[in-house]
Amino acid sequence: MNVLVINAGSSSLKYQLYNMKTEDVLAKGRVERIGMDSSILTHEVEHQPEVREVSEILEHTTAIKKVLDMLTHRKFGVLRNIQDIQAVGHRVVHGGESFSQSVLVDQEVKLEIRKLFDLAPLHNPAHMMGIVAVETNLPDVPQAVVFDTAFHQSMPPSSYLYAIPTVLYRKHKIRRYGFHGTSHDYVSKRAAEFLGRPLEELKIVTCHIGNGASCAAIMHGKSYDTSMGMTPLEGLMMGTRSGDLDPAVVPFTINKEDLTLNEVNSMLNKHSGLLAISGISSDMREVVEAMGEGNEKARLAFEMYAYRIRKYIGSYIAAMDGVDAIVFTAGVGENSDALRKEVCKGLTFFGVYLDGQRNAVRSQEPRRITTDDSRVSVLVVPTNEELLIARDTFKLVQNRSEKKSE
Ligand SMILES: Nc1ncnc2c1ncn2[C@@H]1O[C@H](COP(=O)(O)OP(=O)(O)O)[C@@H](O)[C@H]1O
Ligand SMILES: CC(=O)OP(=O)(O)O
Ligand SMILES: [Mg+2]
Repeated sequence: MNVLVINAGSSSLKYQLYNMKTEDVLAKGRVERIGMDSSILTHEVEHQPEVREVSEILEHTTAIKKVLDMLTHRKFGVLRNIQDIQAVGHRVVHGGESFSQSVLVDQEVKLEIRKLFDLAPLHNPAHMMGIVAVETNLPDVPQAVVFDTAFHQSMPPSSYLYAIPTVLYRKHKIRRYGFHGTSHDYVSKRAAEFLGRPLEELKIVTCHIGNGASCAAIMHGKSYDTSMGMTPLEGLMMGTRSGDLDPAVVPFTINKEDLTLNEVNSMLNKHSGLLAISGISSDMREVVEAMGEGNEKARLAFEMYAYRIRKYIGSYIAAMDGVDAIVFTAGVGENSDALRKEVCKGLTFFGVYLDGQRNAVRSQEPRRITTDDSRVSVLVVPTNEELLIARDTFKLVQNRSEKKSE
């Protein structure tokens, strides 16, 4: 079975086509600048040069059509025709309390995702456009949705409630949900495999440090707490997001700077974090480079970013009354040995000792970066959210076919 995985954003759409027999990626790519002039489709097939096509793509239905044309293209394609796609899996950021696992798309599921637009205005409407675009282009193909929040539905109320009047939770579902669940789930399982121990016995802190960043306390295979909250703004300092701050900053800033609520929201989501403190970039590579050239603001941004991660790791060790492994993943977590070193240098009290040489190794495989006598193992485990989405989609579609034939 071939499964197409889609991660639709408001102006972009990423895709990967999997052959589920081998779990090989047959092709992958992205459409950027949807709805703007000169949209770009970038398409990659292993061992072949990347293809870039510039055209006008005004909405997601056209974007999907272009992707399908590319996948079946005489020269650049990997499929004879679009009937060779047997299922489509979507990343959906917010599943609220309605979804604790992946599901096949039907009218009811679409309605639930629409109800959650309020809670994830940047993400869920875009995902819905992706789902509808696939329906239009591939009307008979089953679709599944895999939620960032689902894995964290196991959190206890003491982790997910805010200490505000509970009527707000009852009326509006204001609570902490957590995100990047697909990644935290995937890397914690890979970590247990790597350690050769049952996941059910382990206490793990996973650190997904990419553009968006979050830590999770994974106790015996289940999410016990995580740093993102009702939206992906809470918790760690990120590329452009502030992470935790005193909520009183919001009304205070509105008054002092004569800003609107929307402007403050945009400031906290798009103009804060690494970008604001370094004054250089939201990209950790550029911040590290500037720091190497002696830029003090870049150093402060880097230190603050690492300090937050260290504080969350420490608090999750306390929350779980111990830890067996700490896992780094995603763009920064997998690639920046400087960041991992900065985070771990304050964890020696817990028995965490990094090995400089191991930390510097670059690889696509899970690896240990602590010394042999370090009490806690620190691992780098490359994440693969798309593979998990493809697997869930495959399983759901297979189960449905089995039920039908019974
Ligand atoms: N070699 C590297 N050193 C430091 N940071 C890196 C490196 N490679 C990638 N990154 C960081 O990874 C981030 C992207 O992470 P990623 O997980 O791909 O994010 P997303 O999926 O949210 O777009 C970039 O913003 C960049 O800062
Ligand atoms: C939920 C979230 O923050 O996603 P991303 O890391 O893709 O921005
Ligand atoms: Mg990501």
